[in-house]
Amino acid sequence: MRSPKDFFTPLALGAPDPVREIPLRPSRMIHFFDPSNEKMRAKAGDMARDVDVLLGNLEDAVPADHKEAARNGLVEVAKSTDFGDTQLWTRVNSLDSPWVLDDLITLVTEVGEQLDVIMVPKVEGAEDIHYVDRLLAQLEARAGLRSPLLVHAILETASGVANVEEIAAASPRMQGISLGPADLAASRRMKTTRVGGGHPGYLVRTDPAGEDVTQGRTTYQQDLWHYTVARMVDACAMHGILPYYGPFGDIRDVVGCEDQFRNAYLLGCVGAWSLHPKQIAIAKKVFSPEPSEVAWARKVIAAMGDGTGTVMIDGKMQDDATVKQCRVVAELAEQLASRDPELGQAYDEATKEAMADD
Ligand SMILES: CC(C)(COP(=O)(O)OP(=O)(O)OC[C@H]1O[C@@H](n2cnc3c(N)ncnc32)[C@H](O)[C@@H]1OP(=O)(O)O)[C@@H](O)C(=O)NCCC(=O)NCCSC(=O)C[C@](C)(O)C(=O)O
Ligand SMILES: [Mg+2]
Repeated sequence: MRSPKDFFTPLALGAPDPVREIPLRPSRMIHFFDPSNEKMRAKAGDMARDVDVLLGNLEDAVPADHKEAARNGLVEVAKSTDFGDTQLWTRVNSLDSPWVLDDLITLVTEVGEQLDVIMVPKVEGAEDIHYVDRLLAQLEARAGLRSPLLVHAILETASGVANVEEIAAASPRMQGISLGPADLAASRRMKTTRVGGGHPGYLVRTDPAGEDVTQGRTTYQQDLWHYTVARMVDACAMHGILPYYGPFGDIRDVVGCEDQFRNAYLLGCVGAWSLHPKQIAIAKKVFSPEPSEVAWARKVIAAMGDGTGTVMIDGKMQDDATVKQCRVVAELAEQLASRDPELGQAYDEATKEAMADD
């Protein structure tokens, strides 16, 4: 383990200085596309205007005989597309695959300046991040990059979940962590056969009302991912990095997707993955606070003055802790408003109305 004292020294001579804080850039949806697909490459510029993060996927879902085309396609997209303030990320192949070394060498060397974050799949523990950390520093030094690439881990092995705190703390490059429910289910030998979301068999049932245990008992479906998401959120918050839900594979079920994303939003996640254009609007809606919530948060902050003591607003007690929660919502709203002026206007109008009601 490196001493915290030299955590901010580059891991290779000539590599850029590590960041001291993870930038809080909007990333409500990480939109996946396959850069080996020519049609997808052609619409990269349009997709970039619609999303906070566009991600060129090189790993699972890209067939083995398209791996090289996907890598080269991403280089082409990165060089030829104007991304504005949309982030460009990639998901490289897993560290035990025959492709990852060329993925990293090619991408950092060819388009290191255009890339913001490298997503690393199937991370088992801090050792995987340490490996990528040093390799990136060497490649950055050789390519003469001015700012360091950030790293995002996917939580998709039982070992990764058991080690999630040390993964979050493994490098100043760590930007965030996403839930990878499909591989994680397989790794844990869960008996599901889907990508994220609930399962009708995972439920609790009310007690029997009488002798007949088969009658009159309501069941409630439970969230299979609650434990993992909550643990991931705590690990990320503890280390100043950002948690994300990950993918929801039932593209048709836009309602279930919205529910699952919202659970993650309420628990502390900042975004989710979109696998299909349909899911972009869902993530945008869910991970942007409602104008009424923003108005309420601003009202509480204004009423709380220096943030200490108590006040009553609409019959509800506000104190030092509620104002902190309101600041989380208000700060997120400011951040999103600077990227999305229409949303900013909706927040300001709702605030004006809420203040005028007093
Ligand atoms: C699901 C699929 C096959 C349905 O693709 P489709 O063509 O059958 O869908 P469609 O509804 O017919 O498509 C309508 C239009 O949308 C386009 N389209 C469709 N998708 C996209 C997209 N992503 N971005 C941009 N455009 C897209 C598509 O090309 C078409 O355009 P057109 O009308 O002009 O012909 C397709 O959406 C897709 O390939 N999505 C990405 C899948 C992917 O990246 N999977 C890997 C991430 S999840 C994962 O890895 C798990 C994890 C974390 O590792 C773990 O839990 O373990
Ligand atoms: Mg996976």
